[in-house]
Order: sequence, then structure tokens, then C-alpha cells
Amino acid sequence: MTQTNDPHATTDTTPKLQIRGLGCSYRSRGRRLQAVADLDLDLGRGEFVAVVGPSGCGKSTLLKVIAGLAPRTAGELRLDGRTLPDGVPPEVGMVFQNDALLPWRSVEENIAFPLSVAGTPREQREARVAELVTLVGLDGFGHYYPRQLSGGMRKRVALARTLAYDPDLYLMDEPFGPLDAQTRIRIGAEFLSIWEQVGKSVLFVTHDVEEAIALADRVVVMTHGPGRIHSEHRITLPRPRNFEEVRFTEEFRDIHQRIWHDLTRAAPLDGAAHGGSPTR
Ligand SMILES: Nc1ncnc2c1ncn2[C@@H]1O[C@H](COP(=O)(O)OP(=O)(O)OP(=O)(O)O)[C@@H](O)[C@H]1O
Repeated sequence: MTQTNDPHATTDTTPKLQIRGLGCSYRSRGRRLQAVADLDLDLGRGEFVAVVGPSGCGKSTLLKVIAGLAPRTAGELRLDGRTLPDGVPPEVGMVFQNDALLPWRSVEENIAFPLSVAGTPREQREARVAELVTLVGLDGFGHYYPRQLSGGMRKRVALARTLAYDPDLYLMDEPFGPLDAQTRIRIGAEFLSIWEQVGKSVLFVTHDVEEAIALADRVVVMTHGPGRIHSEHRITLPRPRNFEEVRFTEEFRDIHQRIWHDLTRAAPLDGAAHGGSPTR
């Protein structure tokens, strides 16, 4: 470790993201709803953390608060050891369940969008877009428009666009959510192999426990709302992983069982897992 006078200087052991005492409440129909409360979590450099939890427990809210898209009503966020001010941090890229592509722009133009905004010179931009189109398996579809693509293809475009933006921290909210099971497995496998090459820090929300285990270094289980961390599970399955085959190993089954067990404890006893706790 190098000696330095900068109190915020990062080292390899400084977590990419530190979340301390995080709270978020929404105002809805004259009442306050506490969606996330007192949540602590660290995300290491190049670490992939998946977040699972009962419906409505505040998973999406957690990502939105980090991305500056929902109000942070308590707590602190640190990125590379530096306190994040309120607002949208440029180092953070979010992939939503809804792929949010620009319908009037082609695949290539959608992927190029963050590069254009960043002022990347045209030649460099075109080369990077061509690379990304190949990386996500869309060769030959560069001139198509979103409406001409399947749901899985649109997800790949959204993923390529995030890769073009190349944020330090990926926030992914059910990015394969509405896809059918087969496409979900295919795109999950592609995403896993891409991530294993780029090695960025990822916070990934999913309802699918198997998907969480197959992808992540760590799976955290949230309690029902107001959401906080209930438990954490380190996933020691060797990498590179085969996204599909890894599910058939005994180790995978054991982890799966432990997480399910925690999930049933994290949900309210009456099963009414709609999250949030209304307060005046
Ligand atoms: N903009 C908003 N205004 C008011 N309440 C909101 C808003 N967004 C979310 N909520 C409430 O906050 C709580 C947490 O919602 P959130 O979407 O974060 O949960 P989630 O765990 O991602 O849910 P799911 O798994 O069903 O997608 C819920 O009770 C939800 O109704």
C-alpha cells in the first residue's frame, strides 16, 4: 500500500461501494412509506453481488437511491471511498427491467448514444459500436430498429449500450426480467461470459434465486419492507462458470436450499409480501 496524505485515496481493498444506514421513504397518498431502512452493504472492486428478497421489499428502490433516481432520506453512500452527493453519479450505469431503448434510433445508434454524449470521435465510436454489436451477438442487426427485434435482442442492445457507457459500477434491475425461460438462460450465459471478461462491480437485483447464484460472488437476501439486509451468502462456485450447467452441481443445490430457507424467513409470516411500512 502506498503512503499518501489524501484521506480519500483508494487502495485495492477500499470497497467500490459502501452503503451505510441507507434509508428511503416515499410520500404516497398523504402518507410516508418507508421502503428501505438502515441498510448496510459493501460491494468490492470487481465483485458481483446479487440481491434477492420478497416482492416489494425495496430492491429496486435500493438501486434507484444509489443511481440518484429515488430520494435518499437517511444514510451515506461512498464510491471508491468518496462520499456521493445527492443526484445522479456519472460513474454509475443502470440497466432497467424495461430496456428503455430509443425507438427512433437503430441498434447501432442506440449503442452509440452514450459515446456521442461523451463526445467520442466518430471513428473511435464506430469501431467500439461494431465491437459491442459482435460481443452481444447482434452481428447483422446493427441497422434494425428496436420494434424489429425480439425481447431478448432488445435486452442485448440495452446491455451493449451500458457496456458502451462503461460505468465503474453497474446497477442492474431484473435486466432479463420479462424474457421467456430459454432466452433468459441464453442471455444470462452471454452476460456472464462478458462480465467475466470486463470484471466490473455489479449490483444485480433479481427474483430468480438460481440466476443470482449462477452469476454472483455473493447473494444478499433482503427482509420484507422496509428492506434491510437479512443475510449474505458467499458463492464459491469456481469461475469461469457455465451459467446453465452449474445448476446441476451439489454445491449449487446446497446454496440454493440455504437461500430459500432465508427467503422464507425474510418474508412476513402471513405471506403478505407487499413490502413497505406506512408511517405518518
Ligand atoms: N415512486 C414511489 N412512490 C411511492 N411508493 C413507492 C414508489 N416506488 C416504490 N414504492 C413502494 O416502495 C416499496 C418498495 O418498492 P420496490 O419497487 O423498491 O420493491 P421491490 O423489492 O423492487 O419489488 P418487486 O420485487 O416487486 O419488484 C413498495 O411498497 C412500493 O409500493
